[in-house]
Amino acid sequence: MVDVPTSATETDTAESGRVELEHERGYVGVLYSRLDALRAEKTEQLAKVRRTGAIGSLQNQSERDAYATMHEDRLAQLNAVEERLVFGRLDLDGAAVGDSAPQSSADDDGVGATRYIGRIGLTDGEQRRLLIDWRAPEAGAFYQATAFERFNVRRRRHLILRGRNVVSLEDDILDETLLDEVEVHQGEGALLAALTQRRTGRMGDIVSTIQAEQDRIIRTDMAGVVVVQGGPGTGKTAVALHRAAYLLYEHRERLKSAGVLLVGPSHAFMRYIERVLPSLGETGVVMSSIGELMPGIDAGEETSHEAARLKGDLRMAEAVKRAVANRQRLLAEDRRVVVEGTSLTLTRKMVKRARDKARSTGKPHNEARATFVKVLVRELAEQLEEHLEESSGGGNKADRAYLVEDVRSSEDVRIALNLCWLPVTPQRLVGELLSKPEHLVAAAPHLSAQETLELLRPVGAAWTESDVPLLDEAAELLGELDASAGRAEAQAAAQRKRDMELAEASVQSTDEMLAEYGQDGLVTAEEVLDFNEEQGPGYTAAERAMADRTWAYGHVVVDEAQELSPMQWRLLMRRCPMKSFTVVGDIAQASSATRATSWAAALGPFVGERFALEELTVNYRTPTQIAEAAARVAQRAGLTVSTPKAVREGTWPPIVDRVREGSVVDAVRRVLPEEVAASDGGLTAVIAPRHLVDAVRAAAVEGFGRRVGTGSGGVEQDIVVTTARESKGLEFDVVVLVEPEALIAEADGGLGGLYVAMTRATQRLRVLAEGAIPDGLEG
Ligand SMILES: Nc1ncnc2c1ncn2[C@@H]1O[C@H](COP(=O)(O)OP(=O)(O)OP(=O)(O)O)[C@@H](O)[C@H]1O
Repeated sequence: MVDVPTSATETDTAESGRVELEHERGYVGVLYSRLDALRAEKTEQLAKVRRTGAIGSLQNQSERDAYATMHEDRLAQLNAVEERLVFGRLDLDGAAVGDSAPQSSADDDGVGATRYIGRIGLTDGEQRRLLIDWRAPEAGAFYQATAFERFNVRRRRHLILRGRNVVSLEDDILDETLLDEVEVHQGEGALLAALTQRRTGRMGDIVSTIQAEQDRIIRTDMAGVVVVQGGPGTGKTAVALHRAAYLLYEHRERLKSAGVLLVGPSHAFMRYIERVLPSLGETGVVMSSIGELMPGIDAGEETSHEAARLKGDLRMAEAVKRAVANRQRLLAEDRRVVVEGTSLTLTRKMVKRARDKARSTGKPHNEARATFVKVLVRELAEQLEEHLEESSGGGNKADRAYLVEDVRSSEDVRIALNLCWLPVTPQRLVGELLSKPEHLVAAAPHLSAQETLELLRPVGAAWTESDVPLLDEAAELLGELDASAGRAEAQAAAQRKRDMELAEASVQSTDEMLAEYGQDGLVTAEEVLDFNEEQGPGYTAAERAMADRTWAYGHVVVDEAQELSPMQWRLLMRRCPMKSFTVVGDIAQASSATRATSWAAALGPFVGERFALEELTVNYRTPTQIAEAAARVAQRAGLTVSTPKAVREGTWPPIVDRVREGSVVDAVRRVLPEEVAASDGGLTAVIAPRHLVDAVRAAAVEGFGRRVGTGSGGVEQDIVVTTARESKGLEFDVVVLVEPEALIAEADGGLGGLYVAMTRATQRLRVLAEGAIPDGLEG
């Protein structure tokens, strides 16, 4: 259907509308043809490279795979931008705006140019720019230009596509003299159209409707820490994701090797956002929930508020340090060890000397152990030598190397040295710290007896999110378990040098061969090597970064950052020594035990005052009626939240049902069909306190069976039963909120959880309460 104006008052513009629409369809057709041609080209190149393996011209299979990966990546990017490839057009000063002939934006000074803005940049065979990447500087005006500050823009046009077809146009005339020259084409507004779409359970990109205040933040310089504070639904997550894509475009070379890490609050949230960056043509970002930041550990929620608070305290870093130092023990008394039938004495003094020497290397525990062992083995070998010389009357000179070997292989010596300085894994150290009272008391004297009890847990208990920074701290202080790791590193460096020489030699022959096949672009030896290395173990750079705890990222994006504990911040700071961060969150939504009370308090210990604070002020998600109710509840409870500016008014005020005590689950059963119907094919969430979630889910399943989802897989379903915590960052057309009083209670009286739950709704909010109704909810 062609969405051109057809009402009586707009009839005059209808014809011109059709002409314009046809013109844009023509141009968009050209762009898709170019996209198809590029895809075909890449597919062909990929096939050729794969075939070369069989021909055998390439040096080895990994090289062939490296080229294949390059082409696959580009092909994946070209495939990812199919939907809404182009979405905007700018007519700049001097442009023949009324002209309906397709134009490209060939002239770089922008004067008289028409620019088409889209997901990627495209050029034609003569390198003329057909489409400008939304992240390019020339595209900035599309998002920033206003009638007051035009940036040479006369007209901004949104092209609304369905599939490959342009179905309507939206014009913003910024140069009012243009009003005399052209017809203005307007529908309900591109932004409003985007906002009123049914939710799908997956976040989409907002690339065609980024607002000026969002765009400014997205394009902020990469250096340093940028904090984006904003109320619910102000687009913080959207901005964070688009900023990651922008930085990857702007600093491609630097970030290609170092990578970008994106951290979110939960599995469910990561699944919710996981498609946004690929849709922007970016696949290399490492995405991790806060519980997955330690490779090999998938930590769950910390349900004890007190334990979370204590483990999040920076003093725990000191406790872990002490726990490691406590693993470097002195002897209670001198100890006899037998080597090859000779009795030697390991004295307390010797152990102390060796420990001092090992500690002075500054190496982590497991690596410094080598020094500890070496010093003592040498001293024991000297003792052994003296004994042997004495017993032989000084006649025989023993070979020192043999003696050292004798000492090293003695069972007695091994036991004695291990007693003093045992290699240990982070899991073991932290596990014992949290399950053995004597370990905890010795390492954390700052804890009261009551606090010590709060922290203690059974041996082998599952890891929680607040354990992760402790494990990371321990890993940092313990180092590699394998004492030969240093040697391995040196060997790897030497190997890389050899590989590099090989790659250089092979690039030449490869180039020649590729030229034969008409391949584009030069490839450096380094590129080949990088790709080979990626290919080696069959992992991408992102996967390698994810598996490597010590990986130093080029940039880190942290979402829902208000929840992080100081220990979690400490871990994240370690992941990016350059301290290049985008931190987004809302202090008022904080609900964890370790929540921040201000950004200065959260970041101060790590960057002092060196962070830039930006604010987002418009709520794009929640309609006014619901947003105001949520803000009222928060304000009456003493939280500082600004009155939201919501983009949409909304159809329904929040509905509050008081129900008989003990009947709230029945109430869910009763109202759910009505609410699902109201969602009109969209998403419905039932957000319940933790202790009621199972019962509520069972009630929902009775009525809706397999349509009901839960946990991180829940976002696939159209009815989701979840906790306030799991709903963080998500959104649904309809929200049924169960027992608000209990949501407050489970957050230790904090209002953040309730505030989060109320602001997840894009259309309708229904509250079911058998207990007290929070002040402000009903007006
Ligand atoms: N410029 C925009 N154009 C279209 N949609 C937008 C825009 N900005 C935000 N949105 C939409 O508004 C909704 C809320 O955005 P987002 O989840 O990023 O907000 P948030 O500030 O992170 O929210 P919260 O803190 O409550 O989780 C999303 O559906 C997002 O796609």
